[in-house]
Amino acid sequence: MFTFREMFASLAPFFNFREMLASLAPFFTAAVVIVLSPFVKEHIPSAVSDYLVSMYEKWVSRFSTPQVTLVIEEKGDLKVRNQIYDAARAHLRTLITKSTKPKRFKVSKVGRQNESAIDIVENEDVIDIFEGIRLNWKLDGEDSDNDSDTYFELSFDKGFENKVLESYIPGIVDRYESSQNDDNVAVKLYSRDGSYGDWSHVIFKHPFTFEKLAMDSKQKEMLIKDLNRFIGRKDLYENVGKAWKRGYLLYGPPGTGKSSLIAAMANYLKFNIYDLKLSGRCTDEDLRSILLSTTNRSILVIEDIDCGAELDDQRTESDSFTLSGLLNIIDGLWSNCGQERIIVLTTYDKDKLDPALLRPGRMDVHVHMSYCTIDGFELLASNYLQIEGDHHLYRQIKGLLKNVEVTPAEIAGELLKSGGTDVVLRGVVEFLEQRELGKAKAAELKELLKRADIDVDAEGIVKFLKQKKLENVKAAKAEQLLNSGDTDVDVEGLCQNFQAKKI
Ligand SMILES: Nc1ncnc2c1ncn2[C@@H]1O[C@H](COP(=O)(O)OP(=O)(O)OP(=O)(O)O)[C@@H](O)[C@H]1O
Repeated sequence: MFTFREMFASLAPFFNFREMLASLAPFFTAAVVIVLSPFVKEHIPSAVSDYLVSMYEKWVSRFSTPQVTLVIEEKGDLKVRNQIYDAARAHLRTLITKSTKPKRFKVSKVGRQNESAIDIVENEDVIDIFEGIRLNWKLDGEDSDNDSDTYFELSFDKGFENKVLESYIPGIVDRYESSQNDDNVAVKLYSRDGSYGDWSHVIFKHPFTFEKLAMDSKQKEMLIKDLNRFIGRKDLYENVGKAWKRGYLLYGPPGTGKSSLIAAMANYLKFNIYDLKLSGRCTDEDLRSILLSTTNRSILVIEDIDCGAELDDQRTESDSFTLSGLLNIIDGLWSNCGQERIIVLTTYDKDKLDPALLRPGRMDVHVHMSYCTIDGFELLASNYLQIEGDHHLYRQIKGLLKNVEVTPAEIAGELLKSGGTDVVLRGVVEFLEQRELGKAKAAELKELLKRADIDVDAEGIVKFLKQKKLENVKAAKAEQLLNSGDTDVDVEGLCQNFQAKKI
């Protein structure tokens, strides 16, 4: 014969007692509502109804364990992204994709993505079970105008705080971090809207690799070795107490492949790119939070560093960022947050930069991106036209390349034109010949200006354009235009103009 207790114990695995009680709760609630309804209240003494209510509350509290709720904000007090929030979001996406779906969830598919993506929605409970602990996640504040109001609430039974804080959450964060470092994970390109905007990202699909990059082969080899040494030196950086970061300065005219080199570095290392456009509205404070909101294993890129804003320390910190603010980002205290960080600055003319910025420890490696060399041309021709070995037009092209300055971007533009290999290469010859002609014309212009006793040369013209507050890059393009054979320069008119300006 079974006792009642034994019978109950044998049935226990099949019933969740608390759930059973939870399902009975509506009946008890109904009982209390009846007791408290005005009609019943009129007919039973208040002492009796109070007693029934307190009994009900006691009964309910016997079976319900107090809950603890953790709040995980998207952005903390420093207004920078909270990694636990990002990790939690990724965990919940995987959870609802792989296991039971909540009652409401989002589904979307963008562009050429192979599969549709599932995501959680606001105010919807998502249940996770970890080592028998029931964890209730809820997203809130996503519809708010202020994105620092978005947060997760994670509720669970009191008493499991340590387990959740010491095992569950760290596990989620670890999985998130290693998924970000996974070789198969696509590289992301982050950019920001305005100085206060948040980083938003797209999948970086730039197929550039070092093999495709036309640059001095020794320099390329040195760079790859340097990157390998950098990522393999975690212990060394730790032992000597240095931040695990490295700065690269890429300098050279527009179109010589600075952006392409950054793409090759990111694809090689599988590091995300943070593309920072510095504007005068960005303050030192902004720079600090920008740095804090980037993740490990990333490349922070500041292109055309000489054009973003006049860098000097005369400006006050509240106006816009200062040189010392930037130096702080690069090697000051703030740069010690995080690991495996690369900073890349690009410029047209490195002589324009403050020497303080170029010091080793700040910009550790300086890479000169030059005009197209003969080797560079051969590599581009092999990339674009799949020419292996020699071609009968190469001799002529190589001869012309020795005399003129053309960027790899210009050669790439020619090689992309339609037609068979011979037609395209003949196009390259014509292009280079025109450039050679342009060079002669520019020399002639210089000579005429000199003869007209105008103390200005080609560089002087560029200087004039700069005085007119044209940006450096634009001025470089103007210089290129003046040098190009396509420019039909009215030399006399130009002379008169300069005389009038008394340059
Ligand atoms: N060194 C190079 N090797 C191979 N392709 C190159 C190289 N330089 C330029 N290109 C080609 O020209 C295009 C433009 O070059 P890229 O934007 O990398 O130059 P850049 O120096 O960064 O120019 P800018 O300073 O104007 O941004 C590239 O997409 C690539 O196709």
